[in-house]
Amino acid sequence: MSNVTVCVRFRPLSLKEKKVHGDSVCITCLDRESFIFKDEKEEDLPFCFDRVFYQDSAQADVYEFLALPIVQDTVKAINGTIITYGQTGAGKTYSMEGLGILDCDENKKGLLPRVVDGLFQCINSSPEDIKYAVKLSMVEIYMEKVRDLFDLSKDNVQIKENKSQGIILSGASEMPILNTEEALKCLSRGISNRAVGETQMNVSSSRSHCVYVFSVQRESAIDKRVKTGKLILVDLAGSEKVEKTGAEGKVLEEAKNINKSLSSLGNVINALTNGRGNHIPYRDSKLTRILQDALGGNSRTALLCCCSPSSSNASESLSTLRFGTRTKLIKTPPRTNTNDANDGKAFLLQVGDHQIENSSCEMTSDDACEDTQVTVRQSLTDSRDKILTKLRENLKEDDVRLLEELFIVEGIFFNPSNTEEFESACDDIIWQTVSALERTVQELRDEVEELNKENYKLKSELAGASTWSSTSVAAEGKKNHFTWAISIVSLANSLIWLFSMFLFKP
Ligand SMILES: Nc1ncnc2c1ncn2[C@@H]1O[C@H](COP(=O)(O)OP(=O)(O)OP(=O)(O)O)[C@@H](O)[C@H]1O
Repeated sequence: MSNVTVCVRFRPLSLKEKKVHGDSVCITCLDRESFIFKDEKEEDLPFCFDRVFYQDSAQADVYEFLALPIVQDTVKAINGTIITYGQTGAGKTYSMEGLGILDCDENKKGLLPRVVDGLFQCINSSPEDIKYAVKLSMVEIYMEKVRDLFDLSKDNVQIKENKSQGIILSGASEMPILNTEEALKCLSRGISNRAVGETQMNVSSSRSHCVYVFSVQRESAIDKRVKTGKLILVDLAGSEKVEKTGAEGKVLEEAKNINKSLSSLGNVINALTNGRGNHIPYRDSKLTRILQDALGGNSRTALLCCCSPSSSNASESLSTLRFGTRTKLIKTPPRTNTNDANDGKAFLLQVGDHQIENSSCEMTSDDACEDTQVTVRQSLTDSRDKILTKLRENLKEDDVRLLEELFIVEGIFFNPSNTEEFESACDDIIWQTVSALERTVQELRDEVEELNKENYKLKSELAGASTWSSTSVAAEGKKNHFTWAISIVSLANSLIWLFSMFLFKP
């Protein structure tokens, strides 16, 4: 099953569409998941998604189906991402913001104010021994630069990767928010700053991608464990074709930039779904880098493909629907985040447990990363050389060279002269491996925790039991299960330690 929920929303026909093309629409509804789309050549194409919201759909329905489950998970420290995609004027901002953030008619409220409400409702209904802290960041990606919408002087925010938190907007303002009202005021401020920036730069909002990041930190009063769930909402720039808009000069440059980042998004989705397990080009654009966690795992993601129902926009709508269909094929399970406070080095040490400290490993995390990159680079080069040698036995040198170029284009080989690409590939491999190991350990830890609780319960039952002998047989069984699980965790920790020693040996 895909971990990306893909929905389509058709807005009502606009006055302009009605005036020029009458009531002609390109969709025939079949049910709430499927419809027939008539393309420009009048061909009927069937489409099926997780949910289709037709012209008369309510904002509340979109929120409840698409966003609410993600909001509930964010509070449990599972990352979530909600993206609106579509051509300019297709209804992305209407779906995301509604008709305004403050003082909006209840029925017209978009995803953002509902998400804020949902977050605080979940938090307020959580057990009292869990304390929460919510923060909000807002940035805009315009012409491959990330601008802080709470501090316009920060106009080139860097995107970094932290081993425990994943992708982060380094140095971007984080506004602490205590309740729904504060959150809405902050959102409204960020949105009006977007307008100020637009006037300063003579830009229209549909030319930039807007990213909202809610970070929800929860701390248990019992075991003091801290977990953080990150909820990212992205209102993408319009995806229309450059030729159709007749853009020139600066507008053309902007359109090319938008197309570049949206096509990078398409490339990432293609790489994730082509089943070859090759290098995923997250670093090709700021947008794909920010969405790396959302698309490559560690997030529950929902995509809302916004379309015009008008036959006059059939070509743009079809390309939006195809994008949605492709995205549906992504399969990467999300996971719960833990030990938020650890930085990269702490994480590496923790993976290997105390054994790494005992082995007097004094590398900094940067040294470790560099060493790991060298090891991975060497192993990639070795396999590449082996394949090329094998090909040379049977083919002419020219054919081998052509194949090598093809392999580089297809992402099967990495171009050794392109250091950035090579390093990015190494980073991806390391990150994926470490994430997989971390996931396994976490699952085992959870299992041990469960068994611990059961064991404790059984012990109490035993203490109070009058028929001691029959209960003790059951308890003995559980105890064996518990001991067995502890052994597996130790084994997994040892394997991770061995793996770390292999990768990070000085
Ligand atoms: N589901 C809907 N119901 C009623 N009106 C809608 C709906 N969707 C969009 N609209 C209206 O259509 C117009 C265009 O919508 P919107 O601004 O959301 O498009 P957009 O995709 O965000 O465009 P851009 O890429 O330029 O930001 C707006 O006037 C909006 O109010």
